[in-house]
Amino acid sequence: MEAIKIGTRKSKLALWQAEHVATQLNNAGLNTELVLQETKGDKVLDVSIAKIGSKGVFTEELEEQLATGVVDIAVHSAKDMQSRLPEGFEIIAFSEREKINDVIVGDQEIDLQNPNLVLGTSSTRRVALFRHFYPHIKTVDVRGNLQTRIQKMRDGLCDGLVLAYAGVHRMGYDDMIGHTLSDEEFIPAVGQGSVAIEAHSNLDAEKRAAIRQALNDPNTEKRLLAERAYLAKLEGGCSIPVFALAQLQGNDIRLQGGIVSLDGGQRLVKTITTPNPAAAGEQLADEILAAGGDKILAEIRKQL
Ligand SMILES: NCc1[nH]cc(CCC(=O)O)c1CC(=O)O
Repeated sequence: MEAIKIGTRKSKLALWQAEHVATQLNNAGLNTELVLQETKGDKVLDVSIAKIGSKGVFTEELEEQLATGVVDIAVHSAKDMQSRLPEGFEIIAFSEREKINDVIVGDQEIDLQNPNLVLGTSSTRRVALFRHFYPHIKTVDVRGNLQTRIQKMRDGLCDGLVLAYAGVHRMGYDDMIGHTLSDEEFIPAVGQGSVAIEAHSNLDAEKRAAIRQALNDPNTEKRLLAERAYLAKLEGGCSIPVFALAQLQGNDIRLQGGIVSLDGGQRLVKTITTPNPAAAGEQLADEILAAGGDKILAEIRKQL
């Protein structure tokens, strides 16, 4: 088979993920070639993602290359992918998921009870959860890649950075993890810790099957389908503070998730257990909306 052309953003994290995918394909006997592409989300660094408009800021340019056949697959952090893809696009594989937690990275150990603690994050979910659970902690907006953020922290902007363990680990900064946030309080963003492989329906069927065989982790896929079904029904992009985490229990999926208001005042969480991923996500969404999530969502859309 001819080489699989892999489309990726140019950031260090994106390149790590694309190379990780290439290695897995190579191990399965497939040849690969990386094709680097800049996206709107990479260029606009001075505006928070919530304000650029979350729809596909990191995916649009890559999707154009998929549609025109310049690349066969595009590699993304699953978390960055919209819950509903544009017509003709689909996720054909999810890589085995990493530890899902949010962590705090810094030059010293982080004590969440410290009344003067200032943490850097640009995620509305993380800000709202800190307001809810640790209202004494101040958060400041920080953007850019991990290296840039660490520099801003060292320049005095904040005492620590709140980040996904997965990204910190992939970039080799495990030594700087000063605290791991509990996944009961900080239920992660949908898809956190997994890499998604996107393709266009025009991809050759034989190639598609070989790629899926080499890359897809069926357990991760079940979990992410459940989480993404929840997100799709709430129509949240990455800028809306909803969260969900699915775990497998035998044949069942245990999906826990909810929503938090931007000021942290209200946090709703429900748990659904059922064997069907899509049903789990839809049922969770229905219950969250019925419990007052609809009002929280409407309020958030007004404020963003
Ligand atoms: N929002 C950006 C983003 N998208 C994926 C990751 C980390 C890797 C992952 O969760 O798979 C990050 C950084 C972060 O949230 O700290």
